[in-house]
Amino acid sequence: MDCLIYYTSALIISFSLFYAYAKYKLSYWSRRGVKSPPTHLFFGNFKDCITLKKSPGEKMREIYNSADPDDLYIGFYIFHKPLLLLRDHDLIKQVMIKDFDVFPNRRFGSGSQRDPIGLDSILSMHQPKWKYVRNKLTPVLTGQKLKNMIPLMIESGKPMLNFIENLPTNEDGWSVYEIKDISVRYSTDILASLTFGININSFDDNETAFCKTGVTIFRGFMRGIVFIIQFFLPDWDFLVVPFIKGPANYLRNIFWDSMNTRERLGFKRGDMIDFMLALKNGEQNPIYKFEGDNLVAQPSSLYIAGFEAIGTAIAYALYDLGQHPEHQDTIYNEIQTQVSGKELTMDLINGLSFLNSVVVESLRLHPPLPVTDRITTRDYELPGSGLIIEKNIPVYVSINATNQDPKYFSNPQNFIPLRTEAKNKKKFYESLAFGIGPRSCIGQRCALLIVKVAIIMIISNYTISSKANKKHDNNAIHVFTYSSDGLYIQFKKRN
Ligand code: HEM
Repeated sequence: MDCLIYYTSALIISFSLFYAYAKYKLSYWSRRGVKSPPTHLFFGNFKDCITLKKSPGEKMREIYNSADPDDLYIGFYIFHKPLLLLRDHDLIKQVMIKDFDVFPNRRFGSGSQRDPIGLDSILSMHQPKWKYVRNKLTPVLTGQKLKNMIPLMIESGKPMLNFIENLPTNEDGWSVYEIKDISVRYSTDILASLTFGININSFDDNETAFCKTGVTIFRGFMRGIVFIIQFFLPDWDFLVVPFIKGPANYLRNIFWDSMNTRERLGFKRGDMIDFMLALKNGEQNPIYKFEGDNLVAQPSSLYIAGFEAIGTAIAYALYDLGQHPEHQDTIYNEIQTQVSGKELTMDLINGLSFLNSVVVESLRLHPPLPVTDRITTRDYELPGSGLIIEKNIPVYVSINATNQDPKYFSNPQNFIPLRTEAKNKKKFYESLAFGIGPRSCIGQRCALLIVKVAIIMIISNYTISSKANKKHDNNAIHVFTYSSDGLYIQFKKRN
């Protein structure tokens, strides 16, 4: 009996202490006069993500939309950790551009060095290491290097067209396929060549080891959990190391094969392997040495950051065009008058202004990476609000919610390539899908080219139309934007 009383009392005291602790922790924002949505005592605002009912991108959108229209920010919690979501263009610019020195780091991976390939890459590095590495890597994705990649994009587009050509057709000449499956194979081939210097054809054999490794990085239950931890619970990233090891070993082997062959035979291919070889053999700075796994981490991170995002962007842009035959016709005519019969160059591609508007508008509606974040390096007063963001409090931007906010866009859910929003606003939202400021996407220009080349190649050869869903994927463990119904497209060869 005594024992029962003892245990019951202990339980009641423990629960009361936990309750008081949780309540106090979850009042962090209200104590500072910041609104936050109703919270769960244990999960905070992330219960639906932890229980895999909603993707983090959707949850963030929901939190954004739960605020009053003119709120500049809203607080929220992951478990008991307080985080701030910005809801205002000027504040986003302030944090990500003007006060970048206070917010140079991303929360993703938390700058961890537990697994250099998976976690200690440019994506997660902190200052000052990040700036050094970013400056070293930027030239590989800009200028002449980018121009030289166009033939590679076209070469990788040929098996894609061939694949579509060989799909079974109905009596009216239409074939149907899930477009993201196609676009990810295309982006995998290009990025494998660019980052690891290997030629693969994911269309010939869907099970090529490289394609499969890419897929295992992003798809499946465990992978979803790994990404959610890396993005939203980085302090727990020790849990994910065992799951990163397989793909990391594979990428490590591919990388060193390429590097050793290149070094032995002494040829150049104009890709990242040439670049990493030069960095390896060049003068080393103690801030970050290009040696061992540090070398492998960089092409791996560009590949990981790039192929799923590009595949998603192409798939949605084609899906949007499939729903809007009038815009498809305009693009087709633009391509016919400005590009047809000519060798594709960067200038020609950049001259296709309607194509650009279509890609920008599609990225506004379906940004492949729906959120990004920064953490403060010191206490910081958010201008105009008096709110102090304490050191290490993460600040998030919901890219999808911001770019569909009716405060900024008329008919925000509609696909309107020629939007008439004010010029300065336009510039902001045009790039938000890639993040903004010094830490925005390093691959933006390269990605836009790859996406445009794919659209040019497909629309020049096929009339497309979007098709209602065939499958339903209830799996909400995607960090990247995804369609639970798949993105099915019908293709018909143009005469
Ligand atoms: C349509 C395709 C793509 C989209 C929408 C996209 C989007 C993004 C976004 C939103 C960020 C975070 C930016 C921020 O925090 O401000 C980012 C970062 C990054 N992206 Fe991309 N990305 C794309 C393609 C690529 C490609 C092709 C590469 C590489 C070849 C790449 C490499 C990176 C890297 C390395 C970072 C981290 C940059 C840093 O921390 O300095 N991305 N991307």
